[in-house]
Amino acid sequence: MKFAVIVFPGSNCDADMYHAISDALGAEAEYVWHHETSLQGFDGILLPGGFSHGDYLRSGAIARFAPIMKAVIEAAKEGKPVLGVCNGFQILLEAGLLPGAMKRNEGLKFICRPAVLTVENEKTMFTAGYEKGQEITIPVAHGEGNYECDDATFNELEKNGQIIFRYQDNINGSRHQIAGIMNEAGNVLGMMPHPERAVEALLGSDDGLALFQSIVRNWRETHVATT
Ligand SMILES: NC(=O)CC[C@H](N)C(=O)O
Repeated sequence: MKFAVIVFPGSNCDADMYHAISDALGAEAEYVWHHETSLQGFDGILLPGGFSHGDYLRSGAIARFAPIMKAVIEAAKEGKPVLGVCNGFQILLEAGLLPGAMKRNEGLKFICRPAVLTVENEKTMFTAGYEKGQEITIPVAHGEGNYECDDATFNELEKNGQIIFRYQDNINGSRHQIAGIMNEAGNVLGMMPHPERAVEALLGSDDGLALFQSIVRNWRETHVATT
């Protein structure tokens, strides 16, 4: 399985994502610059964290117009796994691949620390390696992670099992402590915490590794014929 790590001007977690995929997970990864227009040959798409275009206007608001985003939307429509972490999540929201929006953190401070998350839905291609209700420790690092959506959207997310991760403590003011959501089709996940920074014990936690392993396992089950 081959992953694309999309790089925007201002991305700063692209190398962490690349390391998580190629060294911790042992899969193939390649950087793809935002000016590219094709994602042919890639099986999974990763939008890493950072400050694309300096977070000007709103985080992700400029990046979503990057030439590569047409290909990201196309890949999402084709059912390929698309994971947006932190700024990647913000870009997915701005691109309309996920519902809702991000506000500045309650308290208006940048938060950078490990956070305990609860796995709300383990029946997805991203979370099959976890158990329902499992508590995992994944670092957060954001200033604009206060997830907001209207009542109708929230009810839909809840009803369809699209809320994937919740913060144990409401660290940033997010509606119902939402830390990560998925699209209805189940192949696009956005999350503010950084699983790529929690893939080996040396980093303080390896709780993020199962997320990447789940994606690969699902891909193998659906794409690799067994005899
Ligand atoms: N680590 C990141 O991706 C930072 C996300 C974003 N630019 C924010 O501060 O909200």
